[in-house]
Amino acid sequence: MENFEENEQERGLCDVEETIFVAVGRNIEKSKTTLFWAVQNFAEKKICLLHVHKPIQVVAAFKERKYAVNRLKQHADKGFRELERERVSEVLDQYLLILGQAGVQGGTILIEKDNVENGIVDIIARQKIRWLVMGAAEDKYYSKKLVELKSKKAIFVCQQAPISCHIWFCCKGRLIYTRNSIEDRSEVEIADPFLMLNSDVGTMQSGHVKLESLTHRLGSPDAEEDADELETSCCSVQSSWSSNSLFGTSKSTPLLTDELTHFQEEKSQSRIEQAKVEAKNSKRIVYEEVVKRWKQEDNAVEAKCKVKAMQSLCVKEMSQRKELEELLAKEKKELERIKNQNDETVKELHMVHNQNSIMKGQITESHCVVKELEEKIISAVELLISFKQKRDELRIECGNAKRRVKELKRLGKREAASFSWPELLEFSFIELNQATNNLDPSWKIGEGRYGNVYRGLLRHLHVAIKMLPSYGSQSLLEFKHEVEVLSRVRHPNLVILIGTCPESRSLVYEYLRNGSLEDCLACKDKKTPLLWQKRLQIASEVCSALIYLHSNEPPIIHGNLKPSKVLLDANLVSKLGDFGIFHLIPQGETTSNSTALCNESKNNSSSVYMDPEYLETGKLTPEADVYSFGIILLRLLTGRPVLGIMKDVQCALQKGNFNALLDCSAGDWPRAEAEQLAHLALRCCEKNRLNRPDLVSDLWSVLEAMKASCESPVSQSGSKEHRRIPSHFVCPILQEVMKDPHIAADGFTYEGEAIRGWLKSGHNTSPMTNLKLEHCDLLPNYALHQAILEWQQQW
Ligand SMILES: Nc1ncnc2c1ncn2[C@@H]1O[C@H](COP(=O)(O)OP(=O)(O)OP(=O)(O)O)[C@@H](O)[C@H]1O
Repeated sequence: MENFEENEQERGLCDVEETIFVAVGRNIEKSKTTLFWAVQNFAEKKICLLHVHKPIQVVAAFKERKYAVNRLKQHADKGFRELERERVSEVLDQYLLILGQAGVQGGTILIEKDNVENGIVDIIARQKIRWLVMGAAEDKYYSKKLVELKSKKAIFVCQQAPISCHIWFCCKGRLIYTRNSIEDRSEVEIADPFLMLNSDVGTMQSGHVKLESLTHRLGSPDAEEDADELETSCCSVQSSWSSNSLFGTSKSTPLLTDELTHFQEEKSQSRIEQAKVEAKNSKRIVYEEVVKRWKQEDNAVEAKCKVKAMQSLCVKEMSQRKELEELLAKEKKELERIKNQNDETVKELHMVHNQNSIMKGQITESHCVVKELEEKIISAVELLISFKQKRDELRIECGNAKRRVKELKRLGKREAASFSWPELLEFSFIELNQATNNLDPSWKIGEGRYGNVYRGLLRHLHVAIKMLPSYGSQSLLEFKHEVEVLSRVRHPNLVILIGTCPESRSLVYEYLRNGSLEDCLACKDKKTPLLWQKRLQIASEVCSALIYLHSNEPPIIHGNLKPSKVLLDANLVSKLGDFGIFHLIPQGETTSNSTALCNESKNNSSSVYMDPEYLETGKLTPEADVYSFGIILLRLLTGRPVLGIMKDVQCALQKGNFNALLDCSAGDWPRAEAEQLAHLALRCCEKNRLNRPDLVSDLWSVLEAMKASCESPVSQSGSKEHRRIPSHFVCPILQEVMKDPHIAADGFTYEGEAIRGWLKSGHNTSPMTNLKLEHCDLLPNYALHQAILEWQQQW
């Protein structure tokens, strides 16, 4: 705390004796009522405002702090303490203004002290203050009903202040308590402004008392009444004072004139006093007016404050309203946005719902499809299983067949070692000329690319002589060797090579009187159409011949398979001719046999039977024969010309009207088998050779099975062995399998013993045709004998 001396300020304070001190606080509203009381009661005196400034308090009050902070912001250059002092100074200025308005001369004493009550007590002592007015109650007790001191400061000052000081404690403009001064009583009474009014008169005591009691009531609702009473009291004091004077004057009148003068003086004095009293009354009325005005002003200020507060409230409300409106607008926008969003969501939901129902439908459909597919898969699996079983069976069968073939080969080799092959007959060109009536054109039965074919009678045998071109680089030895090799290729369904004429490079074959399959299918020379059973048999026989050829080491590939190469004997047993002919055909120096054939075939109708892959690459494979065999099958089934046959069958099968395509001249085809065969034939004709069926497992077995299932009930009733006996193995005379087959002049093969017996018994006609035999020579049919032997070994 700073030095009290240093902080003490005095403004307008001159004569302490004549001055009423009023202790005022910072609460103007509260201290103002105390000030009013002092002004009302001591208007003629000087009034000095006493304020003890406790700096910390300034900051403690919220409003003050706010004020101080604002001020600090405005005057950042000033210190806080300085600002506080300014504030206190402002407060005191306001009090001085009040005093000025009341016409009272005023001054101020401002001290700074931490303890207000101590400050007051100190200043009383230091300034020798005689008259002090101060508040009696703290803020919380501040009311009109207060009857005792309710302020620590007031109590402290009351107790501690120098006793020479007379103190009035007020609350709300009312005197609550008076602490009279004790010491130097007379002095006090002289100094007391109330007592001064009647200092010399005994009655003044009662008047003083009355005044004192009146002053207690100033500021109360009955103040006006009290004021009148006060005036009356004053008058009575004056009149008593006047009567005393007068009374005193009448007692001492040695000089009347002097007395009169004295009296007049006294009278004028009395008038002056009366005027003073009147002036005082007027002043009081003025004070009252001023007080009223103050009150009104206070009310006005209060109202103004209220209006301001209302205005600020209004502004605040307006801004709040504006904020609320803005908020509402925002909320509206937000609501709108949410609504839109909601609408979109509803739309999307609707879409999703629709999609969901569509999906559900699709799922149901999918379920149906899945179910169908499952059923199909199941049936496909079943089919696959059955196919696999069949395949396994066929594999087993194939394995067995291969084993049998191997066994047969082994046996064949063994037998071949023990069996002396009949020497291939060699004919001279003269013999051939004689046999063909000097190559009589009428004896020519065919004209192929590799030479003409003549029918001939050679050594009492009906033969077919193929005159190969004699040019080329092939030596005679090579030719003989190739022919030798070919002569050993024997199979019941292969045309037998009887002999050769190396001279003319001619091949002598057994003659097959029923011509070629091509002629039969074309019903050449009014040939009877082949029945479907016969056609199945031919297909099976050709297939068997091909299997045999391909099983040779190296495989013999026919390479020019077509119906004209399938010849039919007297029993309509089919035999494949021209096999292995490649090796005998003279070629160019550089071109391979197969390539030559391929090039030639490209330009004629034979190419239809040719494997396209072979035609393209010139590479001959066993599958090329399979392709050709497929076309032959199609021809057997339909009897149609070869051109476009594949496409026609495919279309018919796709449309499901294959029956219409079947060759009806072949009789009543078993439809299912025929269709199955057609599918098989088309598979043979697959462009990719790898997709073509196997001759043994896919074709021969199926054909055999078909043949078996289609055989007549009569034949079915026979024994297994009987059913399986190839017809051409059976001797037409004995009706049993031949053991020593011999070809007679009629071209039929008979059991040697049986035909010899027939001839010996004087017959010179054919047992089959009943025509006269041209001769009685017999030729052993080694090929058939070999085939019978092989067949017998199989069973
Ligand atoms: N051993 C035979 N017995 C009876 N006729 C035969 C015999 N060999 C061939 N022929 C007949 O001779 C015809 C001609 O046969 P060849 O093999 O020479 O010619 P292609 O088959 O018609 O045509 P290419 O050989 O030029 O392809 C055959 O269609 C057939 O009628």
